[in-house]
Amino acid sequence: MTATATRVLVLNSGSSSVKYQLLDMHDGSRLAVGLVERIGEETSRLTHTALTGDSAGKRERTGPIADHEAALKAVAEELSADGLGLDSPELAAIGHRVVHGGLRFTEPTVVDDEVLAEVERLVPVAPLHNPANITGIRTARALRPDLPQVAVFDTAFHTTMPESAARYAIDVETADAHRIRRYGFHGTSHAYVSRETARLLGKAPEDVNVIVLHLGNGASASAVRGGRCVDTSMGLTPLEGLVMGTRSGDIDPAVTFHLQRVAGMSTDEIDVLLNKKSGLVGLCGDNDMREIRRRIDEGDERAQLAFDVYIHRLKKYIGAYYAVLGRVDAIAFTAGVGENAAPVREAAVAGLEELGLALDSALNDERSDDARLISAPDARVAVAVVPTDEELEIARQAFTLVSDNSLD
Ligand SMILES: Nc1ncnc2c1ncn2[C@@H]1O[C@H](COP(=O)(O)OP(=O)(O)O)[C@@H](O)[C@H]1O
Ligand SMILES: CC(=O)OP(=O)(O)O
Ligand SMILES: [Mg+2]
Repeated sequence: MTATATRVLVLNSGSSSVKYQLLDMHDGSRLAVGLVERIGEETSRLTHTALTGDSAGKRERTGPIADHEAALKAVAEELSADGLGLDSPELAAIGHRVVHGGLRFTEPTVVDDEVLAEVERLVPVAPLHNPANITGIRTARALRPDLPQVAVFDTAFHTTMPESAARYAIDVETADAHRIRRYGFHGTSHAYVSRETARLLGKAPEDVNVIVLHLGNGASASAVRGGRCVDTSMGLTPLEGLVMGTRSGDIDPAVTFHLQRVAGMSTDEIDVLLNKKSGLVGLCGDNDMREIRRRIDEGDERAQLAFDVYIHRLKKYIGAYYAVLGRVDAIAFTAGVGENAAPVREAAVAGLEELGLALDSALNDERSDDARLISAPDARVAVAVVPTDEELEIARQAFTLVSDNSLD
């Protein structure tokens, strides 16, 4: 790495989307951001925003983008058009969000063939995510074989969980033979948001206990004691826990035997049912909280039911993690729903005054992109909205790793 190489391109490849940011770690500024949506459909869309130079501004491309490889090539073209192409000598690394790192990857890791093989081995436990992450890494490596590709794992932050939280109460030999345990996901977000929450309170992360509610399309809760994760709602895979856009979250595992024995469904059919046809979409046909709120305002009962089930589960996790932590300093809402849906935040903490939780409804309704407190001034527990920034966190970790390596 040359001394002038201070830029990091971050790729967050999801099952049907790629979010990306080009950052300059010299000052943490963003040079370009974008999103490729609906990959594999006829109506794919690439939204690219250059934040610097003559071509600064937003551009959009629509039309079919067949797969993640095509998506990344389109992203590379957009960056080149701004003079920010992948051939730039200023690029120090490409950082990749990798969802499942198993127990092995507890730190950001420079990807080589052996690392890639291990990420591939974990595909069965992150079938919606790891394949896209792998394609992202392979495509980026083909475009810039000389650059370090750094994987930052969703599971890493959760590796501090005590055995009592990570272990499922099933036969120990079977669990160990198949590495079945709670891994947890969205860790980069939980780490970033819990730290930012401490900062908002004017305290050191070591002195603060936080419940983080990451409510995006995928959703998870975590209990963070003094900066370390002690429990989280996702498990072996990102299916467990909260009600999500298309995933069921917690169910009685016997539902799966029942569907096999009584409804004659195959394992793959049940997998699709629970991962893609459940959650909000299964309950009411929509997975977007904006649409659900709109339907509720029109008196739609299915949308109301979906909302109520979503909130009930969320409340249960707030209560559970309150008990796990014993003392809670703050609850932080983050990601698409957590940052934007005031009615979700209001309903999730309603009736929890005895736990020291109360919102200031004017603050809760205010729109802002900044981290902020929304609790009533006399409430014992702070309630915060903290925009997550997985890309910045991935860039920081990737840059730190390659900078340290270059000093060796
Ligand atoms: N203004 C808004 N009001 C309510 N919900 C919103 C709003 N904007 C986004 N969302 C919700 O956020 C979700 C996407 O969250 P995001 O964190 O971007 O998810 P992911 O990273 O999993 O794709 C959408 O599906 C939608 O439900
Ligand atoms: C792990 C996970 O659920 O990620 P996402 O929310 O991006 O789907
Ligand atoms: Mg997300």
